[in-house]
Amino acid sequence: MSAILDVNQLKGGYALSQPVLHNVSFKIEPGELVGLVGLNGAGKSTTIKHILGLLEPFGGEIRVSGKTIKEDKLFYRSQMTYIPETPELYEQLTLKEHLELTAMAYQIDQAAFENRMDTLLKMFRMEKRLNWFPGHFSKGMKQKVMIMCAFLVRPELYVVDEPFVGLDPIGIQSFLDLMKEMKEKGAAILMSTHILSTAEQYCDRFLILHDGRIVIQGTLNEIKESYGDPAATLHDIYIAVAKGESPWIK
Ligand SMILES: Nc1ncnc2c1ncn2[C@@H]1O[C@H](COP(=O)(O)OP(=O)(O)OP(=O)(O)O)[C@@H](O)[C@H]1O
Repeated sequence: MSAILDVNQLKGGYALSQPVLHNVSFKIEPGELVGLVGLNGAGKSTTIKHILGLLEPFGGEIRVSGKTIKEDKLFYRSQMTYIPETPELYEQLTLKEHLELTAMAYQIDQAAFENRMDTLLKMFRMEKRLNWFPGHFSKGMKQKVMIMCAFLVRPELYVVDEPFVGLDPIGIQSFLDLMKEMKEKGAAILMSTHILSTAEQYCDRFLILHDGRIVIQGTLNEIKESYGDPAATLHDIYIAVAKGESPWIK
């Protein structure tokens, strides 16, 4: 099976003289949900910005469905949707127009659009808000608009930045159910989060990032084994990494 996302020896950041990421390598196969965890400033958002093509690697490369952004920008971008931590909406467009614009950008046919839109509106209890403008939405509602746009597309790859903060419990459950469904259909998902208890329950594998380097990656069991304590939680391991008490970096 070939990886949907292949990050190979990525060196990157904001200034060539001061790289933030150092030889970051990982892959995500179809049907995998991978958790990207690390302290504030570890490099999670920078990794995501590189994957989205907003920053150019200083070294190494990123392939999505086999291609780099340089090889085919349109194809590369069409393969993924992104759910940002902070919702970014068009003030002049209603919820319905946001969904229509997304469907147009990703060339989704009308029948599929209507079908998916109805399901998403029900899941996120937004049926009555279809003609509302973002100015009238709460923060959680704005986040739901971004989530609905991302799932409307059904791309190969979902890139998700800290999705749980701001969503109500039903919103969180709907989001988790959707991720599970898309994974089962073969999508790859990269999710950055600080909510380790939820990540532990839902992610198939983890990447632990510290100071711009992946210190360990694998399933929770593989990480625990490497850590040397089968009873440790992801939280325990994360704290140990942060305090320099892990076997990987001291
Ligand atoms: N726009 C920027 N210009 C220069 N340096 C930046 C910029 N954004 C982030 N950095 C630096 O890059 C490093 C990694 O930051 P990044 O935002 O990727 O961390 P993060 O893991 O996403 O943190 P958080 O959990 O706080 O969101 C930090 O040292 C930060 O100061």
